[in-house]
Amino acid sequence: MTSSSFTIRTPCSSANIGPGFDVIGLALSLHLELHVTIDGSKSSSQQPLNCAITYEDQSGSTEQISLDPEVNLITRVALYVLRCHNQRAFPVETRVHIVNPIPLGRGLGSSGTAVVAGVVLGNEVGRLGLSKDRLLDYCLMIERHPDNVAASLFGGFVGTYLNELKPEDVARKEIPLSEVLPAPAGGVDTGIRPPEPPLGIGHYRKFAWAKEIKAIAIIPDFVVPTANARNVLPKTYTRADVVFNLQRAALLPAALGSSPPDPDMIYLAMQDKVHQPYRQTLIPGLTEILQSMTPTTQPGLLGICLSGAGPTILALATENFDEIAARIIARFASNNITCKWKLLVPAQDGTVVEWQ
Ligand SMILES: Nc1ncnc2c1ncn2[C@@H]1O[C@H](COP(=O)(O)OP(=O)(O)O)[C@@H](O)[C@H]1O
Ligand SMILES: N[C@@H](CCOP(=O)(O)O)C(=O)O
Repeated sequence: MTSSSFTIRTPCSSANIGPGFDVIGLALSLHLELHVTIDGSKSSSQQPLNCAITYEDQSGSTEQISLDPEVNLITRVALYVLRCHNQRAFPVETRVHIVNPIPLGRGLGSSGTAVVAGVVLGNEVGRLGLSKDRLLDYCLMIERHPDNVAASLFGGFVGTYLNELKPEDVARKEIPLSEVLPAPAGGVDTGIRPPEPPLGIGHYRKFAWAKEIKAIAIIPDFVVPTANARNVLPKTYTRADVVFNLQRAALLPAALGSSPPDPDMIYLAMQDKVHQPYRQTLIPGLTEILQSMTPTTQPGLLGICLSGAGPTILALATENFDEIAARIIARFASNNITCKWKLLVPAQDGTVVEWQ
């Protein structure tokens, strides 16, 4: 067999955009890249599961990412997809070089992006030929909310939903993650075939995005694991708070898709009472930051929200980007928190695979 190489590029995401908790996502122009080579001249490999991983951090994160293919999130997800198709390991002499500029645990969808890249990796190395719609099902077996994985897979500004499943499929989808992604077995392959996703778990719809609108991501230098940020949310909400969010979520696609943008409409459409108020316990100064910045006080600003589960703040704006970022950074500084910031634009293409 001849050698082959390809690249997978997956954009990061900002989920929720205010009221669209677990529903709305936006793919942004910061891409995780996997550079993959398969050396077809070899018939056996010294590597565990035939896969050698190298990792290049470009995000400034200090967390150590495992290079063990059974532990690393990307390759573990790829193995899940392969094992659903009776392939127990990577092709002999697979090398995966990961280049990651997405800060970990900051609300820019690093884990969703890794899951999407992993599912696509499994599809490519296994030559499975699965459609993108089917790949979304695989992503949803691991990342259980569709907003950020759909954005990273399909690109752009998306609304997402999960289908109501048949009772037998609900049972399959609720299989504990540990069974979908078994913990490392110390190199011992149990031979068990993992549960395949039901067909059509989740769906998405792309919305228009007004070309004038850019995204400022203010990224604090601390981590909020998404699991922790979900644990602080209540189990039930008042009818008034649910209606408040529904009213704004219904406006949001029209507000962000209309050119020229209407700052007052966008600001209103990005308000939320379902997740941000509760997450302020994990993010010092959050409520004050969100309330202190309006299109009236800050020319160029359109709207502001928590990005994903935080702690990153997403400010949408048409101009004065440095000034808007500086004001938010100053607010964080008064709580002794330092930040980086980036000016991003929607990544419309989603995940792209290029074979060389
Ligand atoms: N490129 C990557 N490679 C391997 N693991 C990753 C990668 N990106 C993220 N992860 C894993 O996902 C975790 C962060 O997930 P999460 O708490 O959901 O934050 P985020 O908001 O960034 O998605 C990291 O601590 C790491 O374990
Ligand atoms: N809807 C989810 C989105 C989590 O996004 P992440 O980028 O923080 O992983 C939530 O708000 O919990």
